Amino acid sequence: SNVLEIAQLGNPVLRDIAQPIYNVHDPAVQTLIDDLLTTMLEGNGVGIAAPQVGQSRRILIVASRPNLRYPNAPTMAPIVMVNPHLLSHSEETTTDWEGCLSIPGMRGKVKRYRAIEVEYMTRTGEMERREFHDFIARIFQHEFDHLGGKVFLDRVD
Ligand SMILES: O=C(O)C[C@@H](Cc1ccccc1)[C@H](O)SCc1ccccc1
Ligand SMILES: [Zn+2]
Repeated sequence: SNVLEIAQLGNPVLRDIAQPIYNVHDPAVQTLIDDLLTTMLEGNGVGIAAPQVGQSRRILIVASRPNLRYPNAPTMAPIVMVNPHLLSHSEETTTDWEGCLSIPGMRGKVKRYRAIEVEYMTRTGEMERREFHDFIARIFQHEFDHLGGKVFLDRVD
């Protein structure tokens, strides 16, 4: 799989509403998922969304691991989410720093829901419904924003 070029802020693709995937088994979709994983890992990200590689489609990856800013972050196997939905969220929010592969060199404090419930299709076509909290919930909300043409700077107070 390939390391793809990451669209930088100013690229209109980052402002589009991403389109749903209608056939997750399409070889082009499977290749895109492999390339997203490779590109995220090469960029030392904890997540990535398809619009960031110029593909305005509803695919995101969440891949928390401990890092300088979040030393207590859980280490998890990357979760590939196709056509994700946010089903519910806590009232409670937390505010913390975020960065973005599309906005290198910038960090900002963003308020996110503390806990969320999401539903998505896996890369093998099964539907999953899961709850996340804290840093993993933050990463999902950051990536889910990318599918709606938003970046974290839009949410810095
Ligand atoms: O650009 C992206 O979408 C990936 C971001 C994801 C992120 C979400 C929430 C909070 C921080 C980052 C990249 O991982 S930016 C690189 C990074 C990695 C760990 C912590 C902070 C920034
Ligand atoms: Zn981002």
